[in-house]
Amino acid sequence: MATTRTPLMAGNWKMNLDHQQAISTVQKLAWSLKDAKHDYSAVEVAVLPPFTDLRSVQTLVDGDKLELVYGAQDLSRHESGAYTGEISGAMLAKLGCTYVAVGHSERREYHAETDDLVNAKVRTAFAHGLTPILCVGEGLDVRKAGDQVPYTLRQVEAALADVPPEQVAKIVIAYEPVWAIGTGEVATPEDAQEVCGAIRRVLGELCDQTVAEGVRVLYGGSVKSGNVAQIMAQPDVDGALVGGASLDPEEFAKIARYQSHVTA
Ligand SMILES: O=C(CO)COP(=O)(O)O
Repeated sequence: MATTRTPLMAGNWKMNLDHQQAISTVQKLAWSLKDAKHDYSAVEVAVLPPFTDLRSVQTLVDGDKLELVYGAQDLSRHESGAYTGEISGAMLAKLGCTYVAVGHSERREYHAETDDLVNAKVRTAFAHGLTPILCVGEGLDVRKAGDQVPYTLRQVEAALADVPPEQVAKIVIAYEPVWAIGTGEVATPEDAQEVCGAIRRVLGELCDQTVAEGVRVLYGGSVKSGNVAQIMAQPDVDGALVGGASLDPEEFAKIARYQSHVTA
């Protein structure tokens, strides 16, 4: 029986756009999608702005009854208290966040996030009703050694330790090979499929086939409107986590409407 997974296009703004720029970017994105009569139930569209933009985005989305959803780029593993500079899952839930990225390679690399911390953050996100977008993927050395599949699967297994199957069923996993992030060097559709397919297989082993078939696995790394359709044509790729190209609302709207490139 074929499982239908609603594709997700998520824009990770990283440390770009202040709250005023966030408002105009989300407005332009929503207008572009409205002009194109975008069906949000066919392709879900999300933005992950910096923390300081979230309240403005929430007000705009609520006020204009926009169908796009939003989330944060990180959260604290802690509930509350003396953790200067941290943002809790409860705070994000209160701001209406649907998603939170966890374990992005830039957090792993520049903020020394370990697999244990990523696992704790995944569990904290679920505890607050947020959907983690768990980011995994290998660096160039690992890719050159041909170890991308076992390396990435180890990250997935570590991040999902002690996460019950009913929560795993709701997670989104983004395969982002580090060598393809912000470099213009996009993985080939076959590269993306190899690892995304392996992630789905390991979900079947960790949980069961139904869970594995339902989880959305995204690809991320230099996705643009010109390459998204080929990547989305792969059977185990259910969307994209888009960095640079998501800062341009028209371009991101085109990415979300990748099917119109296929059928046009
Ligand atoms: O890191 C990414 C999304 O999380 C990918 O970034 P780019 O699309 O800029 O390569």
